[in-house]
Amino acid sequence: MFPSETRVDFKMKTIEVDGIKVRIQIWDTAGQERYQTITKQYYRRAQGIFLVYDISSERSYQHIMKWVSDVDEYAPEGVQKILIGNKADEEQKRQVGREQGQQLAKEYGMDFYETSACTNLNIKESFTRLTELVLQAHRKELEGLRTRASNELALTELEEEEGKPEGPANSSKTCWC
Ligand SMILES: Nc1nc2c(ncn2[C@@H]2O[C@H](COP(=O)(O)OP(=O)(O)OP(=O)(O)O)[C@@H](O)[C@H]2O)c(=O)[nH]1
Repeated sequence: MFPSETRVDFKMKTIEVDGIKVRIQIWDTAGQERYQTITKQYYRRAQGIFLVYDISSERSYQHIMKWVSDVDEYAPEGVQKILIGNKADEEQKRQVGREQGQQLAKEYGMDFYETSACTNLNIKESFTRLTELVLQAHRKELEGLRTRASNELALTELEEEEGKPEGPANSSKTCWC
């Protein structure tokens, strides 16, 4: 539970990705400028981030660039990002074309979905995709660590081996028989 003035909502959800049950923590930070000092602190522990604009608001779309720069500044380096154009059910009020969303996502190297919280359009898909990306990144990081650890182990063994007195020749010197 958070006091209302923190302007951050928190939920837990379990979703299945590649046959694996993954429990995810969802933090919904306030968009307004005046809460930014607080909400930026939540970026630090994020593994995946949705950057969300409203397809019926050109202004919210223009704001995405600022969000991206904040994420680059405050979120961990390997954080996974997806661009979302929400309120896709509001077609008659649309101010941002789907191609504009696609173009922006391409520029930033992100996946892109148009969603609707009202009709559930692409909600599950986008959460599943972001979870997949986070898991992939996590696996890569683990593989990297494993490779580094085994390289270091091999190096230590080699150094120990090189430091040892020579086998048969040496043993003949110390042989008492
Ligand atoms: N038509 C439609 N309305 C939506 C959709 N998603 C949210 N809304 C409405 O948009 C308004 C704002 O929704 P919020 O979830 O408070 O948006 P927010 O970006 O979290 O707002 P802040 O926390 O103030 O930054 C509410 O009235 C919602 O009912 C959607 O997909 N379609």
